[in-house]
Amino acid sequence: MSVATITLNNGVEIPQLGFGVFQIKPQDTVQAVTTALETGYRHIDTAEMYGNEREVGEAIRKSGLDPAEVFVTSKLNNGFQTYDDAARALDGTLDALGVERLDLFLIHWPLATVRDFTEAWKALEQGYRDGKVRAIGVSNFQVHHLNRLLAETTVKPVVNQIELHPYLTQPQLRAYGADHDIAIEAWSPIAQGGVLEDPTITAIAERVGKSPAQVVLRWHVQLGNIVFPKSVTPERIRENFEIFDFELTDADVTSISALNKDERTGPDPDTFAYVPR
Ligand SMILES: NC(=O)C1=CN([C@@H]2O[C@H](COP(=O)(O)OP(=O)(O)OC[C@H]3O[C@@H](n4cnc5c(N)ncnc54)[C@H](OP(=O)(O)O)[C@@H]3O)[C@@H](O)[C@H]2O)C=CC1
Ligand SMILES: O=C1CO[C@H](CO)[C@@H](O)[C@@H]1O
Repeated sequence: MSVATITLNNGVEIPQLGFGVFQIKPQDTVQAVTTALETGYRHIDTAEMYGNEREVGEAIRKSGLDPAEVFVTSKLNNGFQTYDDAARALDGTLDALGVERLDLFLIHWPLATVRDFTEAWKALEQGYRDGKVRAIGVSNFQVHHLNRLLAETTVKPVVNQIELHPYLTQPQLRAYGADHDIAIEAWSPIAQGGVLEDPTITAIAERVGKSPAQVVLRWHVQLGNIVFPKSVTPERIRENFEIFDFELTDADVTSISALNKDERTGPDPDTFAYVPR
């Protein structure tokens, strides 16, 4: 099955479907990532915060694949928002993954009430200019954070990675992304399982002969979102990959989008201020 790619605003290509490793214990990560790579995933989403960058790198090396074939994203943890700390954190991520160059590095949270994300961004810009990272982006940024970043810094983020699923469809941030050529990555794309029993979704799944998770992931793909569902269950890892052999109708897409209730499963970016030190 061939996974579509999205061309980011600096010309770098990213597979639209990847594999997320949040909440996969370090000791389980090599196995899960190995299963994902064997299934055909070529995009892994990790973060310093997840504590498993080292094992992601190990799984890629063990796979026998050319590492250049696997797109890897990591993220700047919340304690490292000064310029110097952010520069060191990027080096730390490269070291943990065992690579000289990372595909995509994101500011994990804006933390605008406690830190200045423009300082961290300038360190990411320098890492980009130095060739340590092929693309830089942000995560959990609201429109006002993006406006400030675009006004006060030089390199435009290639993505904004935000919580997005049928109960939180984020129309404003998606429109902003479309207007500014900032691709949207959807985290918790199946709301950690919370949307899979929705009757609208189960009815479509039954009609098209796919699982509710496949229908929701396909909805993301048809909207143009980049997704990386997490699973430690081999059958689900494979199931989540089988989404490029069917299509939803426009009416299906519209009815899933209409399920929006602005309901978050994770923290609110405007109030989240957790810094671990
Ligand atoms: N930037 C940010 O702030 C954030 C980024 N992320 C990123 O997004 C990724 C995905 O989000 P995540 O929060 O993990 O949640 P997901 O929406 O991907 O859901 C994962 C949960 O759903 C279950 N699951 C997976 N596939 C299926 C399926 N086919 N049928 C039924 N259940 C299924 C998994 O169970 P099991 O593993 O037991 O199979 C797990 O409990 C993360 O791994 C991370 O990379 C996530 C949160 C925040
Ligand atoms: O990436 C992440 C995983 O989920 C956590 C809780 O929702 C977030 O805090 C974090 O940003």
